[in-house]
Amino acid sequence: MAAKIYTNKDASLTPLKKKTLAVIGFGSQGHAHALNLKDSGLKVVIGLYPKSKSREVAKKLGFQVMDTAEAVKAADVIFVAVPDTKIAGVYNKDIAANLTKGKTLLFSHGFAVHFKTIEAPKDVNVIMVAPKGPGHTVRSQFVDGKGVPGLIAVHNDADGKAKDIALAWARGVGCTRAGVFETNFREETVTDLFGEQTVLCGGASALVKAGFEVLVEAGYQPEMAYFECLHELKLIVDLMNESGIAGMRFSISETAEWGDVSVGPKIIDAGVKKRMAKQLKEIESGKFAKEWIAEATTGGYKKFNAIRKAEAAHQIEKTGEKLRSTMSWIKQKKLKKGAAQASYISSSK
Ligand SMILES: NC(=O)C1=CN([C@@H]2O[C@H](COP(=O)(O)OP(=O)(O)OC[C@H]3O[C@@H](n4cnc5c(N)ncnc54)[C@H](OP(=O)(O)O)[C@@H]3O)[C@@H](O)[C@H]2O)C=CC1
Ligand SMILES: CC(=O)[C@](C)(O)C(=O)O
Repeated sequence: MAAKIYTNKDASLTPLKKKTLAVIGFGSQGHAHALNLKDSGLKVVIGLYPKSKSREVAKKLGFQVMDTAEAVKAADVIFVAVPDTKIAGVYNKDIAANLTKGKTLLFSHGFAVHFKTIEAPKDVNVIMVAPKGPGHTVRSQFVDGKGVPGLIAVHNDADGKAKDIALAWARGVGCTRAGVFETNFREETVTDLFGEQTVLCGGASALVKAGFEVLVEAGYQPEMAYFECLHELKLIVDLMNESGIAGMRFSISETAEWGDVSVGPKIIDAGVKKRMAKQLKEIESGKFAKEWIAEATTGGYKKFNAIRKAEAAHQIEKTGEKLRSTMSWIKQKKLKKGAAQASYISSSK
């Protein structure tokens, strides 16, 4: 049976109207939810650790900022918008002791609950509102009067109101303007990790870089390779987003369509699908989560930061930066080194 799509007509803000909503963390998702909820007329406070760079950014945007534990104490609904591998530490230090009966704990990804890095008490609601898009897009779509589609899930319904609170939050951040599906923490966690690793971020960036390298190594100009392999990918994916693969094929040339259907399956062949299925098993078994938590805790991000450094030095980045700053097509959003995530959106206004 097709899943029900919840929209604004199914979601009232009433469950949140007289509540205090704490957003712990003010990064990609945190700043977007906080600003959207505030613009929806709801009372939002921000919880951050004392030395956070985001305190000033949040204050400048009109929020009351508290230490994390104080924000949890003051709130009825607590959104844990900190990095997944840090959730357990923040929960044990600042949240658990203040998570009294009747409160609601909210996540926008199921990682910590599904892989049991935290276990919330049975007398609090545990829910998820997961926009299916990056935080900065959750904000920009909301400002444009639109919304990013999202997912809701209820892990624990202590007071019988968990789903109404989730739908109210989904409305407050704009997701029900687009549409919201109900899922569960396992399904959201596994499919989100799979998608971001093998198709979206991981798969797409590997494919783009490979195409760019093949053209540049064959002697073609890097600018040509950038236009062909990265810039135009957005335009093609936009068509798929708007009208499916068939719609994209309707719009491209016959020559491109023949290349698509006759060559594409040789590039992304059965071997790719086999490796995707293997990765899905590693996510489901918890192997990926275990390795990622180790890298982010005992590993001290050493391997991760070395890869980040090499990736930032890739020729495609310099080529792209140059083209984006000269082309009027893509609004150049400067990523300020070391700035808080949320300042990225405020600086790009
Ligand atoms: N990025 C995205 O678009 C998406 C993220 N999610 C989920 O949203 C959640 C948050 O991720 P994301 O927004 O990317 O995170 P970011 O890394 O963008 O931001 C993390 C925020 O948490 C703050 N923080 C770190 N430690 C603490 C602490 N001890 N107490 C309070 N705040 C702290 C950081 O502070 P500081 O600013 O000082 O660094 C920062 O503001 C995760 O569960 C993620 O999986 C879900 C969907 C999409
Ligand atoms: C934007 C999103 O939902 C991702 C890619 O899964 C994430 O940033 O975690």
